[in-house]
Amino acid sequence: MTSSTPQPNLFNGGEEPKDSQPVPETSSRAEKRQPAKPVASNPVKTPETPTPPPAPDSTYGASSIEVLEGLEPVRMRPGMYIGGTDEKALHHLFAEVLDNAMDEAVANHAKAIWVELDADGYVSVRDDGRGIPVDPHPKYPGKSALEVIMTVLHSGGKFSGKAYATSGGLHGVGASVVNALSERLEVTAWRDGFEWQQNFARGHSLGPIEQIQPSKKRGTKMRFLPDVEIFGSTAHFKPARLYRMTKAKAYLFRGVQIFWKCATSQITDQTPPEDKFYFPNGLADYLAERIKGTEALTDIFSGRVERKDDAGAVEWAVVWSGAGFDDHDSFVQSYCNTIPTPDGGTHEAGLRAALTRSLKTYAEMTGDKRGGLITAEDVAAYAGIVISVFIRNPEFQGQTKDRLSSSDAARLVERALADPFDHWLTGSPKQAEKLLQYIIERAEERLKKRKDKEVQRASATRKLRLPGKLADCSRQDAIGTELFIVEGDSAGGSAKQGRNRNTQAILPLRGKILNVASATVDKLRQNSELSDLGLALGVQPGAKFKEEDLRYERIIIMTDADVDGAHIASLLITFFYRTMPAMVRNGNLYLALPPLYRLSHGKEVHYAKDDSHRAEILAKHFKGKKPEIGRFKGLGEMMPAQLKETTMDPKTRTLARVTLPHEEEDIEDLVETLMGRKPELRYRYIQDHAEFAAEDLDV
Ligand SMILES: Nc1ncnc2c1ncn2[C@@H]1O[C@H](COP(=O)(O)OP(=O)(O)OP(=O)(O)O)[C@@H](O)[C@H]1O
Repeated sequence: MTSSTPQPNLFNGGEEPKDSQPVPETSSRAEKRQPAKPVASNPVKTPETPTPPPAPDSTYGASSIEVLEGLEPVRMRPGMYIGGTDEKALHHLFAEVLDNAMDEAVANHAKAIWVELDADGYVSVRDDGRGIPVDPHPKYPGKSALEVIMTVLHSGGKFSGKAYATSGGLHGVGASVVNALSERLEVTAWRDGFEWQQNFARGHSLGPIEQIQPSKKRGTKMRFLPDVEIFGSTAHFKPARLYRMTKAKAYLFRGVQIFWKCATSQITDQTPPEDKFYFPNGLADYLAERIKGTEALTDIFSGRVERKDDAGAVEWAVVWSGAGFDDHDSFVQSYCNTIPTPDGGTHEAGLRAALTRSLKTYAEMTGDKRGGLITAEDVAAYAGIVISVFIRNPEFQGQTKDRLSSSDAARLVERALADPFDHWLTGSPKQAEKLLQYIIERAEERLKKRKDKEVQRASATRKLRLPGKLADCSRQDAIGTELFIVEGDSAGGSAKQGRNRNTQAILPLRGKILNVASATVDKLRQNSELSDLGLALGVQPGAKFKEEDLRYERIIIMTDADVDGAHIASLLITFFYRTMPAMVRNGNLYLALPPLYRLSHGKEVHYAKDDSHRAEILAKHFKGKKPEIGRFKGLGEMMPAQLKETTMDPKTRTLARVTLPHEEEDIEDLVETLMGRKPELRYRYIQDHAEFAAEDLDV
């Protein structure tokens, strides 16, 4: 599960606070409530006495309010900082350290980086940049700047843009988070004519910074071993994964050479023990290697534009293939300040817009009227795209920076690509013509499919018996339509009012559905909630699911952002996985991501999806202010307009797509373990994976 999927609120163990219990009356209170006068034989009804206020809870006072000091919060809640404690999170530690070295390179202070995985499991990253400052920090007497960087959250040189222009680092927490989550971490800095060293364990320094020896070298080295207490005793760095991450970085900045070394005892696969990465043609080199062996329809269109006004830089490489790449029809890889953004964002949108506009203009120029049919979807359908932007003050979603949200990135990319792509098209008319015809064919194919579906859905709708609870959408064609499966009737009511009637249908579910993984076939057949669900999706009772029957393009599970909601969502995912796996495999199933908090101050309102997002918003939008913070108890509590804005409207919401890992046997085992009938399997799994059990579902 991605870090953005609905998760229990970790701060209170996922539990809503219990309502206070009525307090038993004490005798003295009971006495006071006696009527003052003797009761008359025909008593007049006196107004009801209000329930006494709950007695003060003497155990809940100032002493119950804990303040986590230093790096303690990171060790208590690692998920907030690195998205979990699984293998991905473990390797994220390495990414944080490598990103710091890359930032030195991108700022033109370092030319080389050395990455080493040692025999004892430590990984080290060294650069020949300026070296972390070691002089005493003015705000923390007795501590070097290096120690402050390593032990104080939100300390760093990347806030003002003076020491770094376009950096991947933003929040000033990466190095201290790695330190907090490492059993041991050693920092060496070479600067001011000396070699300096300071060592740490689990976020604490093991002694003051030491001047080791005079040295003419420059740079920084961080060597660390992730903490078994956090990641478990079997967790360790995977050479192939580190190698891939390291190599990918080198493509992103042509001004850097990266040297790779790995102790042979660590190598369990094809990873080479030594390598050097240097790619003078940057992303074009990467794309050429990535598509080696596939039949390309066009040459690679690549380039780099640096804005003179210091507003940033863009580098890209795009190629179209007639037959798709490996097992994918298309792919997009995007980066901002060398940080991968797997969930895309504004830079990707800007690129698609630029390519589409130029192709349409080219079609117009050559008199091809069908150019009007082309959409960004057709342009990207059989393309391999790599895009990297360098901008000041980028805005991401979350500390793991998976999606770029800066709107200036879209403008920057769109402007940067417009002229070069126009020139590329007019520069080789034969190739441009081939590409244009190919993309127009894709557009026509898309429209034909849409028509076919329109007919199918119209006739299917006429024949189908639909469940009474379903508020269907009015569009006949399945393309562009969505079914929201909503927890509870009251949330269903808000959703009905907040939806777009044309494209969004609502099906409210009452409570938890039957657990498909442990129910008998007979029980399944008799279950009306499940057969309603099947009917709404287009599956006739007793019939097997066929992909073309699907009545909506997206099926969106919308449950409360709490433990119960997560449970209902997992039951539904299991149901879909078991009864219509093709639908899940095709990527039609999504999770809505309702916010957990509303933060407001005057007219400024922001919504946060979880605690880390809340902390981010507080730091970014409400510095020095005291906003009102409300926690939504459930979807039903939201006003229809709020639900629309935060969770349903495609322009403003975020959805998480449910995906399946490649090895189907793994997921079959996992479903059986988590949802099946044997509690002992589940118990063992939970013991092994603690609170992040759901992550392996790769949702
Ligand atoms: N290899 C390095 N060379 C020079 N300075 C460094 C290096 N690594 C870290 N620093 C300094 O330490 C500061 C803190 O680093 P840290 O990784 O904690 O945060 P960040 O990179 O500023 O932001 P983020 O938390 O988003 O990664 C950096 O801003 C930089 O000033």
